Amino acid sequence: MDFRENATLWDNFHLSISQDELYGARDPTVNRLLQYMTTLPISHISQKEGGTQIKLTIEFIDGGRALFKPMRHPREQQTLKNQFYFTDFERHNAEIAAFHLDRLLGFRRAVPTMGRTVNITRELYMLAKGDLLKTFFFSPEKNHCFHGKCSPDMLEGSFAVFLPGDTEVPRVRWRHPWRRSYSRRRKAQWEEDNEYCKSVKETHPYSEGRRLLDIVDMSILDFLMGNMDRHHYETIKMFGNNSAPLHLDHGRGFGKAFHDEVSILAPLYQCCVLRHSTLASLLRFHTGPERLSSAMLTSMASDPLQPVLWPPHLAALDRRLNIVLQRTSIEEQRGEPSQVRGGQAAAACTEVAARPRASSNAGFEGPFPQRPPNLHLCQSSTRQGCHGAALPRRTHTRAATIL
Ligand SMILES: Nc1ncnc2c1ncn2[C@@H]1O[C@H](COP(=O)(O)OP(=O)(O)OP(=O)(O)O)[C@@H](O)[C@H]1O
Ligand SMILES: [Mn+2]
Repeated sequence: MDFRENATLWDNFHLSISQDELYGARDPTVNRLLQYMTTLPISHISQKEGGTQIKLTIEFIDGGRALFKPMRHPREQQTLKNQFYFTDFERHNAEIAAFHLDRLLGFRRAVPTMGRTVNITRELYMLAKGDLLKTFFFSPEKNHCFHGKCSPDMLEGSFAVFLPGDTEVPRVRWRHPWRRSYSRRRKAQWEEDNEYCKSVKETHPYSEGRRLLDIVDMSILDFLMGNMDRHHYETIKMFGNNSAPLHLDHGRGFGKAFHDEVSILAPLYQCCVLRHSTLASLLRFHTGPERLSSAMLTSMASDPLQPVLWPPHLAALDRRLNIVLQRTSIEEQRGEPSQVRGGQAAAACTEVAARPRASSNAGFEGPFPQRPPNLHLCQSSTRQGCHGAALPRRTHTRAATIL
């Protein structure tokens, strides 16, 4: 393989990053880069500071870089019942699956990520220096160990293509408005206040432009994979406030395959807004012919660590997609809103024709295969927004908007 020829793939990826997305829908660079990374020799490794779990910055022989998160647990290991979302272990396969899910939903805001097996001795230990070197030890069998995993076993990990350096292309870090409390006792305001979105909508940068719709998109992505760990998000500074947030850090997704954490959808059911192109993607997987689970399987089939997901997580995707549509009530008019688990009432909806608005949709206009004759949009018979009340059929107080 000629590394000089391929070296431009890294540049191509960086050059493709725009205000609206990290890469284009039809850009072949991402797949090529992922394929290329599967065998590319590693030349340097160092520990990446920050965060709670071990991650390495990987440098390849052509100068390309990736963020490596090692496998900690087998795929089928579920989040423990008494584990809080913020103490849950991270999963390398969740990082890989999240990239594919984000891409299939048409967001293209997650960093291209693939899985690869590395040889602990040859590809990590031999390249480690300083403090990182001290984290290696020998097992009684005289095998090299790295964070609990010992060679000669190979170590699986996720490799996420590096974004441009933070000094050349600075990013802005934002506190997520629907951040959880990260306390074992306290609840966040949004969990108790049905009017919460009203104040968010009045606050910069959610009061104008695309950002609130992006937060709703992110909540749908997170709900589908069960990720409750969205405390902050980042944007690229030079693109300004009307740019797409990056979908980073999905290590805590795909933890519980048999529980659907509907509260992750709070931005959707409390604000009652949804981007038209997102709705189109969801409907496409809902009406078929291909379900989300099967599209995910196909997309992830080329990953060296396939099968990336434990099958119950695939089934969960289809089940949760229906739940998202029920929350938006796109599916069909139902008399009663279904109850959200945990006693919270769901968003209720009424019939409104969809009016796609190009302006707020710029750059994310997906194909809309078959516009449903009537979209049932989220609304409430109380004055509490879409959230919090059991509603009679066809009330018309406030219709949430598909933008
Ligand atoms: N592909 C990437 N390229 C460059 N920087 C990245 C990339 N992915 C993540 N980062 C940076 O590294 C930081 C840590 O990554 P990440 O959040 O995935 O790790 P973490 O251990 O889960 O952190 P935390 O415990 O803070 O949630 C991120 O805030 C981000 O700024
Ligand atoms: Mn994290």
